[in-house]
Amino acid sequence: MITLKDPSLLKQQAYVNGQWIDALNGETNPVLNPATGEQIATVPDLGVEETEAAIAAAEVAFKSWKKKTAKERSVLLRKWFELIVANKDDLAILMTAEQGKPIAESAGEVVYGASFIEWYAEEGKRAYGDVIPSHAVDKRIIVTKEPIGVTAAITPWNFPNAMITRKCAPALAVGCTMIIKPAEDTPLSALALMELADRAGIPAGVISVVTTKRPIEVGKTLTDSPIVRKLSFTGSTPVGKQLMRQCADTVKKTSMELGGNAPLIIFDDADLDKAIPAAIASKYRNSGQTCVCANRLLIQSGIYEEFAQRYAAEVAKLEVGNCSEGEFQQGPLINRAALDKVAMMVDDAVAKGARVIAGGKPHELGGNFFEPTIVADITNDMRLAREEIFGPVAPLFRFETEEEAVQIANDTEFGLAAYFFTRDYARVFRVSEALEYGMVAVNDGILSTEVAPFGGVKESGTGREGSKYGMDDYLEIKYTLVGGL
Ligand SMILES: NC(=O)c1ccc[n+]([C@@H]2O[C@H](COP(=O)([O-])OP(=O)(O)OC[C@H]3O[C@@H](n4cnc5c(N)ncnc54)[C@H](O)[C@@H]3O)[C@@H](O)[C@H]2O)c1
Ligand SMILES: O=C[C@H](O)CS(=O)(=O)O
Repeated sequence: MITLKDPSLLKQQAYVNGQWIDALNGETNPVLNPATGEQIATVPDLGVEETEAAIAAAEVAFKSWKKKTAKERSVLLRKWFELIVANKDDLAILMTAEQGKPIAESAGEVVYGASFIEWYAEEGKRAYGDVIPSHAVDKRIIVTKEPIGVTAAITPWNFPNAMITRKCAPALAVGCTMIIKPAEDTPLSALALMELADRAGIPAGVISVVTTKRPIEVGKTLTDSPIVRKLSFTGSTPVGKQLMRQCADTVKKTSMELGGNAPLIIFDDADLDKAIPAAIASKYRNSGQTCVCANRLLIQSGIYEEFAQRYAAEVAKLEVGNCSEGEFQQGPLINRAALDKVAMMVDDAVAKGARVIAGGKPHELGGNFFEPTIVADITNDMRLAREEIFGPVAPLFRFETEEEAVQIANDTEFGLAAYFFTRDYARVFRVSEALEYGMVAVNDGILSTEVAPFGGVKESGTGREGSKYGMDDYLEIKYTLVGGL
């Protein structure tokens, strides 16, 4: 049972063309609390017909939405931002109930998600073009930036609020419209955002949320439609690749925020009093279920044992529990399959000679809970070295030299986030420039902010979200030549 100050924020219908609707087939999809397995809500199982209706509504709405001035759109986005912040507590309760993360993290995500709407409400007024010095005396060259048009977003369960606002805020700010398909596990946060968008006065059809337990079918409807001119996806790399293939037939623009395998490197000269709490935050945020979590901890040999001992002492303080019922630092994994995968990765490492120094198995609470874990003496043949863990497991690698650390760090198909700790400022520039990642944090464990470009290289994706760069993903460049002057 979810208790909200404003119970009307718990929506159990999809939001299409400004209307709350059920599925045409009357089917629904249960929404479960991952901490208890109990059903907390149901949402409609929309399919092709409803998705096509959402696309058609977005196409109609685009014609008038793009004609509003950036300032007029800004006023509505600002109102939406203010309503989200005003309802932060209820949105956090909803998020923890459907995703499991600690309430404080849910509240933090609501504020982080709202910050993209706040940022792009202003940035949308700065979609500047150019006037280029002409090549001919009787001609003028004007470059303008125009909204791409109808866009689609497919988003993951681990940040069910911010991964949506990080996409729809720049899209709406520049005049695009958007159809969102949230993750089946966590639709309630998306629907609550739509209720507040409606209250803010964002017109019907500008933004819709299609809930479904048929993501492939709905996804294909979005990727196959020639009306949809852009797809923004956040999720796993294999699904991202499939969606890029599907978008090729209509030459859609795509933004891909995909998987990660973040190295967190601690050199001998690092300040461990700062590096250890940062490494805890980076690894165990959302119970390790973030794309930018430290996925491999690379510790220089001179401090390896001291770090392992001090890190284990801090990990032992992490309390695990149902975050809807108490203040814990670690919640459940999203489902049983996720828990089984993490357990198998730890078992694989131990079978190949790794050493568990904290946790190492499913938590005594049962269900989807896993013990906060540290595994030492990791080698490159282990799954913990090669795969995105997406769980509360810290694999410790030992290295001798800076060159070896960079080589290990770059030895992956991923390139999203990387972290390193040193007090040598020549090394700061050497290592940051050598790391093949879209984002590098030095002497810090958290790098996500709306003012900076979030995104990866290699198989972690394309495009950026946040900052002025994130707006370019929703704009087309038009060149106009005025002749006969
Ligand atoms: N780079 C980032 O910013 C970022 C942020 C969050 C999560 N992620 C990544 O997402 C993954 C975890 O999230 P997840 O398990 O939800 O990922 P996922 O790829 O399984 O699912 C993501 C979304 O895609 C949908 N989906 C799945 N298969 C589809 C298909 N064939 N066609 C259309 N839609 C489909 C799902 O319903 C969900 O809405 C991790 O790899 C994580 O690194 C990346
Ligand atoms: O999981 C991926 C998210 O992008 C994490 S963050 O909230 O942006 O740090």
